[in-house]
Amino acid sequence: MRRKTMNATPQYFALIPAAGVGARMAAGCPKQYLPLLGRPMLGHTVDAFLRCRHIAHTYVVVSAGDAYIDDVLPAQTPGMTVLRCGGATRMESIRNGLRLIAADIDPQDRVLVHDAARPGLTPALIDTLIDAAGTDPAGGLLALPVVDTVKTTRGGSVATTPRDGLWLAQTPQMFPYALLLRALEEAPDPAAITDDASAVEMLGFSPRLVEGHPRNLKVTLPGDVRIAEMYLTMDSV
Ligand SMILES: Nc1ccn([C@@H]2O[C@H](COP(=O)(O)OP(=O)(O)OP(=O)(O)O)[C@@H](O)[C@H]2O)c(=O)n1
Ligand SMILES: C[C@](O)(CO)[C@H](O)COP(=O)(O)O
Repeated sequence: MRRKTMNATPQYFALIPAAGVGARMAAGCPKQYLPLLGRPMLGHTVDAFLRCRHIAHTYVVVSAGDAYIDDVLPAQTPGMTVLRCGGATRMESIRNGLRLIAADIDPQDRVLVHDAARPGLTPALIDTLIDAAGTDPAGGLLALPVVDTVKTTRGGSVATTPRDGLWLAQTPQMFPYALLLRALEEAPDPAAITDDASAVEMLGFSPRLVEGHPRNLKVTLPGDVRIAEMYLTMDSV
């Protein structure tokens, strides 16, 4: 692992939660290990960070009993460390990972949390996020402006919500290490939090939204696998 230094400018670290079971995918293995173009999804995801010049080190959080990771990401892979500290929820996995790397990272270094299930990320998209929000004390995240008309069904009847100002949050979501850890430690109802930015927003911060790309979709349902493969065959953005 990297030695801690006291740098005036932040360094950038990736933390990839990969301890989910993929219940909605309902495949024979956790979805992060499904083959995409013949390579496990997690391999594609980690590769984007290993190829990005901004990233000092990449941490991958898996569950303690993960039986696949050693074949997919050899322990001696330069620039990467596997942490076997996954929790019951995405937020717990991230918080456990942040706690484990405390000795290797300065409070103002930035952590880019990225779903293992978003294999379409590219080094160029990581650069875009860091260039736009890399020194913002509130952090930032990739997101897509909503382009469809938005309907809600809460309360039993269908209604339409104005789409202006609505965004779909992607990952990476990037924050100063100390701020993100505090946000996850202090979140009043961690089970209700679906992304890291919302925990930071609860502390009164306003993370910057940086336009992402559809290729950075979250592979969630069986039909997403072919879409992800299609993007992986296309030129990088
Ligand atoms: N306890 C958990 C749950 C999720 N994740 C990770 O968080 C990311 C986003 O979660 P999601 O897409 O919901 O993955 P799963 O939880 O595996 O899927 P599902 O909700 O369908 O079970 C994934 O990379 C997943 O591996 C995690 O590290 N620890
Ligand atoms: C973090 C996230 O990918 C942003 O869109 C999303 O909220 C994760 O949701 P999931 O239900 O854990 O897949």
